[in-house]
Amino acid sequence: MDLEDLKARLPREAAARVRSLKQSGETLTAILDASGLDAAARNALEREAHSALAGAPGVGEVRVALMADKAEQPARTGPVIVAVGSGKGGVGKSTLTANLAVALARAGRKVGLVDADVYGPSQPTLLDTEGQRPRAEGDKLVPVMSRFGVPMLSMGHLVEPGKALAWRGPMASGAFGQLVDAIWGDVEVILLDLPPGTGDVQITMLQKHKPAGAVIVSTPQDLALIDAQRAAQLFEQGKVPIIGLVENMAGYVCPHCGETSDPFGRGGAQAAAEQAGIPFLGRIPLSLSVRQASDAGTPPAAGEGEDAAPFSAIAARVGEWLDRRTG
Ligand SMILES: Nc1ncnc2c1ncn2[C@@H]1O[C@H](COP(=O)(O)OP(=O)(O)OP(=O)(O)O)[C@@H](O)[C@H]1O
Repeated sequence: MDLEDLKARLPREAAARVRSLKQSGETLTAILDASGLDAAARNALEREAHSALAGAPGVGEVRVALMADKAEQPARTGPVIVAVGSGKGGVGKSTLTANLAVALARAGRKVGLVDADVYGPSQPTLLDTEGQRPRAEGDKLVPVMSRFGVPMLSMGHLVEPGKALAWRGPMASGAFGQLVDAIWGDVEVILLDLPPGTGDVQITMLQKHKPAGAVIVSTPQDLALIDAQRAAQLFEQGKVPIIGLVENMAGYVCPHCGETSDPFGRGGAQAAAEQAGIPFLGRIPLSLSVRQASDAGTPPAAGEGEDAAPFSAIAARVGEWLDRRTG
């Protein structure tokens, strides 16, 4: 087997961290860059790499060595950040973030949410915390508690509703820092609703508060898929591992006859994800009740209806990813 084939056996995240792969006789030595990982994630990386390479044809012994950038900051303590991004607006990124947070909380995770969409914050509406104000303790904010068990912070909690924020980049990123560096208590994972798009604001946010992973949302339309690929590139450039892609607004289920139609095509996001080697996390149907419940501040993921199921399935996939990460 040549070295490229061996590398291809590695999980995507481990493959992206390969700095050297050498075979001498039957001994294969892999050096992986473990920068930014805490002890548990390093162990998991080493284990995964070892088991993926062991048993490959022609390989007797596998040695995995981890290296890290010496100048690196100590690994972040505090909550792990999972970013939710999209290449363009209106694909349902905020809806997914809110419902994913609720579904993760229902599954017993200690999850918080930061609405980084400082220009058009919608999370206070989605999670029914409009009008609430976070307290400050010292120079830090204390998140607002939503009635769905998800503590959260949004620019929408700090400014008058409906007032567009005409802030320039540096002010927006300063405000964003306040939302992330808040008093999160026992929260283990923060979902970060990024502003739509792949511009400077997103890049600054990713650099300042490096997420442990990212979820990309797309609709099945061709154009949205091209944008989703752009979002994937943004995360890859920032060395943020991609947890996977979610297809939103898939097949419309007619509320009258129950028949499913596919106004935007079907399966496009899944095919695009597979082509790009990105895990596919699931699809959320286009449904009037999803929109109505979201607008009313009652996230479908909090209910018992069929609208809740796709969100809890996707939350389970994200939960598995988080568990794998911490070993
Ligand atoms: N699966 C769905 N079925 C029906 N409507 C949906 C679905 N997902 C989202 N929507 C609706 O689409 C609109 C856009 O959703 P949302 O605000 O979540 O998108 P976004 O990508 O965060 O957009 P923005 O660019 O405003 O941040 C909202 O009215 C929302 O209720």
